[in-house]
Amino acid sequence: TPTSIMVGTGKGAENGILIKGGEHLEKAHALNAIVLDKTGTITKGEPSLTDVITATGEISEEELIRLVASAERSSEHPLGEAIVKGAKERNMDLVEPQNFEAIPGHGIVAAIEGKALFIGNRRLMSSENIDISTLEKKVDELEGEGKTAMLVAVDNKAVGVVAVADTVKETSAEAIQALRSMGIQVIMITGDNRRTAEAIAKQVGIPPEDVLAEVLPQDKAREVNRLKEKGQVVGMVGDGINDAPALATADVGFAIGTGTDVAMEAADITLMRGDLRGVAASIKLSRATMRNIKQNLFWALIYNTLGIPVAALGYLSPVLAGAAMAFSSVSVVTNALRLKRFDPYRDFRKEEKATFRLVPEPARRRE
Ligand SMILES: Nc1ncnc2c1ncn2[C@@H]1O[C@H](COP(=O)(O)OP(=O)(O)OP(=O)(O)O)[C@@H](O)[C@H]1O
Ligand SMILES: [Cu+]
Repeated sequence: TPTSIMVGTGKGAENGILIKGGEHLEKAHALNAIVLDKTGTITKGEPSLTDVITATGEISEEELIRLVASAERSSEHPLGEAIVKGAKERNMDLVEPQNFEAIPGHGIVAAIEGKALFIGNRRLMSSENIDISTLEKKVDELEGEGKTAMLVAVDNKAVGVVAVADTVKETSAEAIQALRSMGIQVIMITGDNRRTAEAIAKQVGIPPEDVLAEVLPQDKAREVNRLKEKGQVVGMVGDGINDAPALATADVGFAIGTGTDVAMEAADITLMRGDLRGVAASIKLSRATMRNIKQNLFWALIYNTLGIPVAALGYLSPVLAGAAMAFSSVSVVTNALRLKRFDPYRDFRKEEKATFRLVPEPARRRE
């Protein structure tokens, strides 16, 4: 019934849920697994530099920040931006790297003042055969706090660690709780290391077994596919360029409206409010729409099953038959219009009244 879909899609738009086509609204009711990107989706995606640790005697803290931030100047990664911002706040003079290369899912390599710099995760250090044993304990500790710790090596020697922290969105925990209570499995996916990922997951109520960590950017789509192959109907929620293939692979892709244009193009539904409650609201709207369609089918069936025998027995005058048919379509439309009163955010509003929080926040765009 196109009327119900039309009303449902309009209802979505009214609530900041932009649906690219009726079929996506239809499909969303069946979702039973939702994969959430960590950075920028569960968290705010505004990381800041929190810790600078030097291996004893190797280098001063100032020099470490200066070198690392100079290298990260060429990086477009949010982690790099956070480090540069942190250095600027400390009034450091940065230099231009002579050479720069980003290694997706690992970190960066740069040449600065004749020194070779490697900045990144354990995987990067081990692929370069750099011994990190003196710093490992510190890294574990930072990760346990939910921070992203990046190891720094100068000329193949580990000299320090810089850590960056991001905070979870205020609405993430309640949205994830709502999804779980709707019978949907909620999974976190991230390129970040397992310890950090689990610490963040814990803050929003996702158990460790539902955390997919250390997933390379190009492998996110494959993880979504793997769930689909297990028979799950999978939704993917993301904000970044590297989420785009996974968004396209999922049965329904949701883009965070404050994220990148690339993610929005790849997604089926864009959440203008920029938070995860929109995912639960979308699925509720989809379920209400499908219910509405079934009701319409039911009424159409009733009219027909009553009408046909009556007509066959010759009791149905043409006038009456016409009237019944008209009434049947009117009742379908009226029922579809009932959907107009549906509020996909109702349950969240209830809770908000209790906590005096204002809703909805207008979406803020990030470039
Ligand atoms: N510019 C960079 N500087 C230092 N380390 C980096 C940089 N880019 C990536 N890394 C390292 O590689 C890891 C994986 O990066 P990736 O971009 O795949 O995921 P992420 O941004 O950490 O998380 P998410 O997948 O949630 O967005 C990072 O956690 C970090 O340790
Ligand atoms: Cu992200």
